[in-house]
Amino acid sequence: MRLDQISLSRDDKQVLHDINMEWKRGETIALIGANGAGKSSLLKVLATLWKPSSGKLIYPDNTIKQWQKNLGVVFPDSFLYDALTAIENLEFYQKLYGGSDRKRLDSLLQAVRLADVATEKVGTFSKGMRQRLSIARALTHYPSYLLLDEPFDGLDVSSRDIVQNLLLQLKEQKTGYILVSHNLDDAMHLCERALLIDNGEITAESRCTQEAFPSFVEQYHSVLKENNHAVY
Ligand SMILES: Nc1ncnc2c1ncn2[C@@H]1O[C@H](COP(=O)(O)OP(=O)(O)OP(=O)(O)O)[C@@H](O)[C@H]1O
Repeated sequence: MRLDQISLSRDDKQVLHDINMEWKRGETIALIGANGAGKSSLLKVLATLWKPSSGKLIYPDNTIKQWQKNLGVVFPDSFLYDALTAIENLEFYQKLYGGSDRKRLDSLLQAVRLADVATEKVGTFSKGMRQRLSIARALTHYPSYLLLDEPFDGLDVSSRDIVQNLLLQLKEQKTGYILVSHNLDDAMHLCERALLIDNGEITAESRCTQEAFPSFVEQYHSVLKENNHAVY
């Protein structure tokens, strides 16, 4: 997937400015930036939920339909149905993509450690359980690309561990993802490359290696200082 000079305005405000980026199949990218920098907006453009005001999206197979089929999304509003059970939620989404592979759903529930509560209604689930189910939901159709908007937000240690391990497995299996996170350790350990977004522009990028990453972290900290955010 390639973005060529993408800009986006919402309510007369320019939210993204001339974004150029490439997301290779199987590549794992951390998207880092202060609050309001434009991370979620960029994910929404990639998810084809928001249409850019200018610029071009160049899809891997040249078709938007194929791109949408190949994409899984995990956004903070979890798109789960409280009145349905965990397995029913997954079945519902799998059907939307034309699939009916119960084995896949069972193995996803195992992977996110929800197999024991497969037949319980999602309305009774904790935030961590919902988040884990959202990730399973996003994977029902074997996407090659995954968008993850702060998937660790509000998770306790055990849910964090489960999600981290799942992402490491996906990375190994060459399922690419873009991970929005405020946690630089997550970026470093879970991603190959990091992009810094500031005021809607990509202002730095780095490999997530011990050698390269510290200078990226410094750049991020100076952005936070300029924006009067706490450095953490
Ligand atoms: N629907 C909208 N209408 C108008 N402005 C919006 C809309 N959504 C986002 N914005 C503005 O776009 C800018 C970028 O927001 P965005 O949510 O993409 O940032 P973010 O980096 O994901 O922030 P956070 O870390 O707080 O989630 C912000 O200034 C925000 O106020």
